[in-house]
Amino acid sequence: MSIDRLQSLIRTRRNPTVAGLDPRVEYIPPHILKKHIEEKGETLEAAADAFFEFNRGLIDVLWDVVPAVKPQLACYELLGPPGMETFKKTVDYARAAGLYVIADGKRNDIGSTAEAYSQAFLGSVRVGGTELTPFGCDALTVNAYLGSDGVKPFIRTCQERDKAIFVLVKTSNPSSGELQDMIAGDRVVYKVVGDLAERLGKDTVGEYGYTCVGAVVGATYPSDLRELRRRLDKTFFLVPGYGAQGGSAEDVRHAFNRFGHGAVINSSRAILCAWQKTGKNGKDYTDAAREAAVTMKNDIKSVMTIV
Ligand SMILES: O=c1ccn([C@@H]2O[C@H](COP(=O)(O)O)[C@@H](O)[C@H]2O)c(=O)[nH]1
Repeated sequence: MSIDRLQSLIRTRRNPTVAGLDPRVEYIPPHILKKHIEEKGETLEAAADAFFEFNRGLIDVLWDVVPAVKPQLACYELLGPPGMETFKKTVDYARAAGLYVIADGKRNDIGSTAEAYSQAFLGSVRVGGTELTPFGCDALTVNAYLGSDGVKPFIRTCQERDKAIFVLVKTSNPSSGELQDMIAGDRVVYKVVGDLAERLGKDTVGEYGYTCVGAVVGATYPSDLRELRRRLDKTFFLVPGYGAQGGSAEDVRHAFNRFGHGAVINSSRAILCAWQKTGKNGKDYTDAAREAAVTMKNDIKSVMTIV
């Protein structure tokens, strides 16, 4: 089962963290950007090639530290078709390095369109007699706001293809409470969505006790994270908001169960942009990223134990 694979990788690496691959032009070390601009001019293609070289360097130094990477689709869509080509190459390169790949796309729509999204990122499409895999990610983030008929197509693909989804439950952004903290009947909206995620996944429990329907819960709301952990014992958490958004190890400690299972903590900019703090010219970006990822691992492990 997909989440079992993620949890096993976390145990092997002794590290419950995921490195976000959210490249932006301003995060790329100058020597990499310059090289690709010289080859292809000031174009989207040059930026996309620079993104891939940047990601490849990161994956080469992170694959034995972190169990997973989380490419943020917005960063690749920003560059149009060459950006999506880089997204695909990044997914393939990371998976070939043994990493679990979570595509952060926050997709959803009415059922038939949700099915197309699930085929695109997690499944396949038949063209004539040939079954083709567009992106082949291990997991995808999903917005459940359309209700269960928009989530079920993803779950079907998860079951058929051994994949997972992470439904947005309580997001890390400052205004997440405007809608997610509203009272709906006798529950807060984010708990309604959390309960929905756990209910929709109930027939897919794996070896570690988690379903294929995970939840995104922000590190920036530690008391909500703690409550949700107690409430949703079969739901695996993807926790963004550590690092650049201010979340700390202390804030995320309650994302885990007593065995140190059940969650993976994301950090993107604090790893990708670590080189900008070394005072050097970016030629050391892989060393800086690896050091930041190891520091994060040690920080999180200082507040929990993985059995
Ligand atoms: O609630 C959410 C859901 C998703 N994200 C995404 O996670 C990373 C966080 O990046 P940092 O640089 O570590 O802040 C980014 O891709 C967000 O889109 C989130 O932050 N909060």
